[in-house]
Amino acid sequence: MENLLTVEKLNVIYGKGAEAVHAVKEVTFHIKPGEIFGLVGESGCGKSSLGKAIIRITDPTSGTIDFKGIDVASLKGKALKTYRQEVQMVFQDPYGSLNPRMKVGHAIVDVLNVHKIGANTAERRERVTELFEAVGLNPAWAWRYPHEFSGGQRQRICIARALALNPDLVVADEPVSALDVSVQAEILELLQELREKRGLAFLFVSHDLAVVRNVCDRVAVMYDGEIVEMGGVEAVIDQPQHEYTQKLLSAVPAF
Ligand SMILES: Nc1ncnc2c1ncn2[C@@H]1O[C@H](COP(=O)(O)OP(=O)(O)OP(=O)(O)O)[C@@H](O)[C@H]1O
Repeated sequence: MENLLTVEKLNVIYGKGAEAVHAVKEVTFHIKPGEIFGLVGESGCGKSSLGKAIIRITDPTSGTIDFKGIDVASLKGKALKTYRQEVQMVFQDPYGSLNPRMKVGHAIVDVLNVHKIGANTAERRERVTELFEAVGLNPAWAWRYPHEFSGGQRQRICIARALALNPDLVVADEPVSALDVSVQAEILELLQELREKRGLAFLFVSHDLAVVRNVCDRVAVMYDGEIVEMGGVEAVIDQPQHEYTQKLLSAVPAF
């Protein structure tokens, strides 16, 4: 099967000269269609910078990002807009990701409006209903405000919004770390269900090895901007080869 995303020798450097921060160093990996690919490492190791470069919120300094044969680094204008439909992001904080003054369904209708999806308001509202059902929420709740939902429900809403444009890849940056453990499990199940039903692939960014072991197919371990180890989750987590992975694992009581 061809890769959905291929990242080669990617570098992200913020600033210049003595002040420069080399956040991502020569990173190479790929994601297959429908794969849940984990990216783990401590705070500050460059995980978010890599995720943001892939969705082009941050510009890579050098290296290549190939998405379905498209050279992502060089995209501009309309082509960049189209790419941003196919690759979406879900963030850690479902509270901060929703406008408190906007009914949640309207937030999704807005996305559909911007991308000119659906012929009219009725069709867009119908799409909101479908998306709510897809993430396990009662569609009647779509016309409520964010404060009326729990943390887990808000994260489901953010996932529904990310699905609105039918992406092939979702970059999920610590999507469950702000949630209670029991709610985390429900959201992880939802991500797996979306992968099975829609063939959606995820770059799943997390500092939590237990969560990664649970949900990912393969994982890359990042340390100081570099990928130091990569492979199937069982192999990497059960038999870590790199000293840093061993150190990360020894800090988790469950392993
Ligand atoms: N916009 C920026 N300008 C300058 N430096 C930045 C910027 N964003 C991140 N950095 C730096 O780049 C390095 C990597 O940060 P990044 O946020 O990618 O790591 P992370 O592993 O995602 O950490 P966290 O989990 O805390 O978000 C850090 O040293 C950080 O301070």
